[in-house]
Amino acid sequence: MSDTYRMDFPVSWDELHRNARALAWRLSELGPFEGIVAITRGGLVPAAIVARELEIRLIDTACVATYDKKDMGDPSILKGVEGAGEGEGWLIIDDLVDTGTTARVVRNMLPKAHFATVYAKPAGRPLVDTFITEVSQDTWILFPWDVAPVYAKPIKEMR
Ligand SMILES: O=P(O)(O)OC[C@H]1O[C@H](OP(=O)(O)OP(=O)(O)O)[C@H](O)[C@@H]1O
Ligand SMILES: Nc1nc2[nH]cnc2c(=O)[nH]1
Ligand SMILES: [Mg+2]
Repeated sequence: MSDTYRMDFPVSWDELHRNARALAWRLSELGPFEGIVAITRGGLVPAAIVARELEIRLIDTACVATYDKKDMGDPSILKGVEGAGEGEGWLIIDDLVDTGTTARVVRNMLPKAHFATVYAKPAGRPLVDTFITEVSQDTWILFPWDVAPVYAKPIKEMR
């Protein structure tokens, strides 16, 4: 298991919705955009929220897998994008940039697109055109789709 991450940063659905909306506000000043390329799977939910706010209905996916849980591997491109040329006028959306590896791969596919994420860590920041919240490099962002409510033992029982 990776020892890169020292703490978790849990994000609720409400918080994610609020941050994705804030991202849409920023992007609304920069558009209009012809369409969105969502980087699966993490970019799907933020892309849906931004698409709703910016009234964009043309949505494609770039399917890239770089991590197995918290372990980073080589990025695997499962599907690229056709029909967006070099990406001029297109918006690429992902949930976050960490090392920037995934962003670099998709930027190579669509070098003229605008790259936006909800969260950014310092190493990935230079790869992103617009983001909302910065999180430290040693933090693992825990998304609501990766967690389930479980019983928490009373503190007294844990001492
Ligand atoms: O900047 P990087 O170091 O490349 O990390 C960021 C990428 O890692 C996660 O995807 P992951 O590969 O876990 O796939 P998933 O979106 O399907 O969960 C996340 O959704 C980003 O796409
Ligand atoms: N969920 C999640 N996926 C990641 N992939 C790379 N970094 C992260 C992170 O902090 N959280
Ligand atoms: Mg991803």
